[in-house]
Amino acid sequence: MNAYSMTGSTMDATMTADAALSVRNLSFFYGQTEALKNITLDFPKGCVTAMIGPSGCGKSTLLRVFNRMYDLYPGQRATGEVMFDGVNLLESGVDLNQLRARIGMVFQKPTPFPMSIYDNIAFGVRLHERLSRRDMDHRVEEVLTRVALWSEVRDRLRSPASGLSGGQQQRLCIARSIATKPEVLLLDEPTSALDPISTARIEELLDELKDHFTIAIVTHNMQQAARCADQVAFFYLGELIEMDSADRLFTAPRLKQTQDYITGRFG
Ligand SMILES: Nc1ncnc2c1ncn2[C@@H]1O[C@H](COP(=O)(O)OP(=O)(O)OP(=O)(O)O)[C@@H](O)[C@H]1O
Repeated sequence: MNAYSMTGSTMDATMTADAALSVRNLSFFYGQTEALKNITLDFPKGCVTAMIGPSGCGKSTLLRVFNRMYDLYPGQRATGEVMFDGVNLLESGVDLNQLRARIGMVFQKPTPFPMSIYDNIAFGVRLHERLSRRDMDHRVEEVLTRVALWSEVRDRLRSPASGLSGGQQQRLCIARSIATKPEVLLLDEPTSALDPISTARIEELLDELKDHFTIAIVTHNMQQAARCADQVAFFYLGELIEMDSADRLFTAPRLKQTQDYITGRFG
């Protein structure tokens, strides 16, 4: 299905057939500052791709490009191509509401809406689908079950989400993102504000979610990238330095810069 209203885009001949997102020659500018420099990489369907690199290298910027978050800020612009379902999502005709339903985002700090647990899930769904009360109840139960939160909250669905622990709030935010049935899930350091037990639960969750979604995760935690990711992209100063399977990148990186970063010699 192509849910976009689009003008004049074509499929890139070099795009990998099974890529959910295919980035070609992407550059990104905050005013005069070039935060991403000519990035080309694919995010294969059903895989977890981790973005690693020192602070300020452009990891979060890349995620923000994928759901056109930068559109809200004058002076920020992207050039190049990000192909998604046959469409360059950087083009001006893209329906941003549709795009953000199809490419969900979870932030570093849990950001539940100031409403009940139930409504945190239902809110986004109502923007895109007309569901009966019964179907909405099912959707809420389905996604809360999928993030392993249902048994903890089933008796307090009408209570404010702010009453949940940080780890529960983050699982709720993931549930909220997947409730609109996106194809791609973007996670920006989703466990950096969480304790080790909540972190482990989210990592287990990623493993289960990747059967259903394509996942792009930014993390500063090398162990997390090694544990969760199928492929890892190392960025430095806005450039994609090296990308490989998680196994190879962490055990036999090709470049010295990557080696230095993963062994903690800089960054
Ligand atoms: N709103 C902004 N205005 C101007 N420059 C910005 C803005 N946001 C980010 N930058 C710059 O863009 C570059 C990339 O930032 P980005 O946040 O993408 O890096 P990052 O790798 O995600 O860093 P971190 O790991 O610290 O979150 C940095 O040089 C940063 O200072």
